[in-house]
Amino acid sequence: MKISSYQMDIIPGNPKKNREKVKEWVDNICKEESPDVIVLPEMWTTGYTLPELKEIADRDGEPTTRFLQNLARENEINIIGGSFANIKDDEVYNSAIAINRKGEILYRYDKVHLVPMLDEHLYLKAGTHNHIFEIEGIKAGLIICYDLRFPELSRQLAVDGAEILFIVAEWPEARKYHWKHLQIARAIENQVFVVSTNCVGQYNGVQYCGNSMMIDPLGEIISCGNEENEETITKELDLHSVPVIREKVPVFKSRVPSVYKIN
Ligand SMILES: O=C(O)CCC(=O)C(=O)O
Repeated sequence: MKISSYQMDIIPGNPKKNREKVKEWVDNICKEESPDVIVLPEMWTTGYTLPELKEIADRDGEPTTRFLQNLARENEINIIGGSFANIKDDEVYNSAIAINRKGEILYRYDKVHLVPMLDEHLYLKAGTHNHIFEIEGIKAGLIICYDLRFPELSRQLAVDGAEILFIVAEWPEARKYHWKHLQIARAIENQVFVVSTNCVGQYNGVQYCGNSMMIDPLGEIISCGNEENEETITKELDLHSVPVIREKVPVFKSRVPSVYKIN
């Protein structure tokens, strides 16, 4: 599976310009690299302009969903569409989406863990569900940024069969060490490929740290983006290695859930 990740410098508060930017990137990358899957970062239509979201967010997923569906169909490409601010029943959610080559929606997810350090709970409503989906016949999970800190969420996806974990983010420079090492931990403990897409640039005094990564199920970094600039990371992943690795070190067979007391 050839995957291209867009480590984007998001234009704050300007969904139209960001959609134009993404269209240009997708059209070019599809011509140059013909990936099977492309991945966008968290909140890529608006950036983290939390106080403005009620005015500029999508409504019931539109127009961003249709925009991504058209891009998927035109380029015959699967899209992990990052996430975008999305108003449903007058509440703003941080909504992620996955779309196949025919433009069909494979999965929708609203970020479950809101970030106290950003007062997200004042602006956003949390989602309540997360589950696996299939992309090109591969079982996958999709989480958003702060979700990475909760091993239970990724573990549940792996126990349910995920072999690849997509992480879309706007992770700050201030906690870059956590960003890199938690991803490696999630890959090793769950024996999954991790594909993450972070943004770069800064907004409102927060510097984002790039370092979008592709990591194999042994925790080896296959590819890592730079820290400051827009970049496309493209790699071919051999997903057949997952069952082989899980057979050699049979973590899932060795689990003893009856001993674990956390809910
Ligand atoms: O957990 C962190 O340190 C960063 C999380 C974050 O910025 C986010 O979820 O948007």
